[in-house]
Amino acid sequence: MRAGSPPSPSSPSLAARLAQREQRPLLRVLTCGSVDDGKSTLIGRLLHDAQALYDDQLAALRTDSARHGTTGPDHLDFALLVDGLAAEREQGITIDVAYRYFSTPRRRFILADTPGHPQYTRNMATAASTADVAVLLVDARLGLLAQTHRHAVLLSLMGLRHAVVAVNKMDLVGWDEAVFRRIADDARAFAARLDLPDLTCLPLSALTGANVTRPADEAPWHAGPSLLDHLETLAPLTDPVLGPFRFPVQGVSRPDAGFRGQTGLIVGGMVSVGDPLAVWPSGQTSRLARIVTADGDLESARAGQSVTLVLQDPVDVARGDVLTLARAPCPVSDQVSAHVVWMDPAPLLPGRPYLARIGTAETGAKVTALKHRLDVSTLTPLAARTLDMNEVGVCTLSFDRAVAFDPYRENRDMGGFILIDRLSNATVGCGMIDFPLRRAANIHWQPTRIDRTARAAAKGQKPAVLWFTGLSGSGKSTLADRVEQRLHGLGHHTMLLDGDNVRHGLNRDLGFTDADRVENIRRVAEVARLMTEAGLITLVSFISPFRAERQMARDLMDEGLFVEIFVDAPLAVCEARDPKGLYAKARAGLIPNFTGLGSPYEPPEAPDLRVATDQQDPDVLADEVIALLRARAMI
Ligand SMILES: Nc1ncnc2c1ncn2[C@@H]1O[C@H](COP(=O)(O)OS(=O)(=O)O)[C@@H](OP(=O)(O)O)[C@H]1O
Ligand SMILES: Nc1ncnc2c1ncn2[C@@H]1O[C@H](COP(=O)(O)OP(=O)(O)O)[C@@H](O)[C@H]1O
Repeated sequence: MRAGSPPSPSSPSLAARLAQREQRPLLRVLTCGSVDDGKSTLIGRLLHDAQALYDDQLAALRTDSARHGTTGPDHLDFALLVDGLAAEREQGITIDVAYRYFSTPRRRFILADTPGHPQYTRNMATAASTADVAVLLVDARLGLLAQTHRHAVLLSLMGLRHAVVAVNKMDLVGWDEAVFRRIADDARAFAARLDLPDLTCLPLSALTGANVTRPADEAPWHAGPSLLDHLETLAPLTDPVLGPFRFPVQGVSRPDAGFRGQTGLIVGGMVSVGDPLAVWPSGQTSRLARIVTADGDLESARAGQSVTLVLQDPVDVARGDVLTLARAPCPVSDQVSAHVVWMDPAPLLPGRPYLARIGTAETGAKVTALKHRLDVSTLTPLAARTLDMNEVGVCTLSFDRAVAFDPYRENRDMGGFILIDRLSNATVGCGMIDFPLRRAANIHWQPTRIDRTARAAAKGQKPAVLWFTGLSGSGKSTLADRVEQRLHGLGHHTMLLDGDNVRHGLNRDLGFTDADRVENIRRVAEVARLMTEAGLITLVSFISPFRAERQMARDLMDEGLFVEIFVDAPLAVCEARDPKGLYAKARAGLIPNFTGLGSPYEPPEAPDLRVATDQQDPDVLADEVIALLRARAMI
């Protein structure tokens, strides 16, 4: 874009100019820093000086600067241009990642503007995963802040190789060289502990434009380039085309019976027709027959191109698979060591099932061991049982099936992942795979001659899990006990697992934090599954307060085996019953995380059966459970 009205798109000179511009190398720049460091002003300044603004945008900016500006009558308030959203103006913070495009005669740029407010770390991590270089703004008057450290750590974790520390507002410290040197030394000392191979420190004033796009006469002591000069000449340290060929399959294209191709984006290396290829995780091999694009077939293709690949043989390929050259495979595993950046207000709980999206693959995933979290200012590993929002941890991640990937350091597209909450579908974390763990590969499921069906048949019954959930005092144990008595009376083989009892043995190491409750339910669900293998009708009576873990328990059992019974009574009724005096203790502050008071209970949304124990006698309710089992032909 240039100043002035855009020429008509049909003009040949525009087409020629656009084509020429497309040839220029592209640099993705991420800007980050603390609130008020001057990011928006810097971006506005770059866009303005690179003449990437339309006349009407400039005119609006002049009017806005006069009306709302904070920069005095002599300067345009570029922050107004960039923080274009009304809500942002009111809050004074930027709330999402905004991408802006401009070009100079030497290069094309995509600028990602990320918010500096601490709770928006997630946006920064997202933008950092695709950026080539980050510009970290520092206010010359304040120096490096905790937030600057956090951002630098995130940048290095996200695999950024180039960073610029832009010491802004130098005009407000009289362009004092000593101030700049001190901040630059601090930044270098901190970066030395990170994996940030290329760090450049530049003094500038986004407001006046000094050393942004023109040299700063105010700083004769600065011999280095201006920020734009530096960005225009930066030679990226990594080039995805040089890595091994990687093609995460997005979909299978089958327009007619005669054609079958795999569509996707090449995220590493090059490939040519005739190359021997392998499909992962299956390991099947074939040769590349054709590279199809909208503009016709190609002989070879490289990273960055979206293509359809046709294989010579009819091998099984599905979305989420990865194609590589047969001689340069990628790791395949169902367990990895990874860094996780947590982004959700609810903490990461080890053992809780999430969905992981790695490239184009999607699978269930759990953090099976949280090794430590990082103090992002000092990089010290700290003991941790959960991760809170914005915290970064190192963990073992276990997938429901083997997936193909690369360590993030080797290929960001192949080794980056996001974690999604299964119930809300929200992205709750993102992460970087560090390396595969192979332990699980050596453990195989041992088939046995006598299986669940045979064991159950010997008992003349079908196995089942009756899962009773509800508040403490709601009547779970009473009801489960009555149901078991009836089943026993009918000649069935049963087992009753009660929270209080299991916590005396198998789960005696667990307390009542969210993380411990998740582990408590994970273990009892596994035990219940083993009981069904034994052919038993298993009754589980645990508060099991979280939907996610009840869903996990259901998913663990075969279809039709799991019956969720919501033992419902209002909190006030449970509290009035208080058979163990625990509510009284909790009210007195002696049990801080008691369910229903200091700790949440998430009622089932669609239980198989809901029983209201404040309205019906336990015997009537037990008969209802038996009737349901009969109606489903489970007994
Ligand atoms: N903080 C806190 N919150 C809830 N419950 C507490 C707590 N501390 C002790 N107890 C007693 O432990 C019993 C619940 O254990 P569960 O294993 O069923 O709990 S959970 O499913 O892990 O939430 C529960 O038994 P029930 O009353 O039978 O539900 C209580 O007696
Ligand atoms: N359906 C019901 N109607 C009336 N009282 C009940 C009913 N079910 C249970 N109770 C009473 O509520 C109290 C708590 O029951 P309990 O089974 O121990 O609950 P939980 O196992 O959920 O903590 C006991 O005193 C029990 O007699």
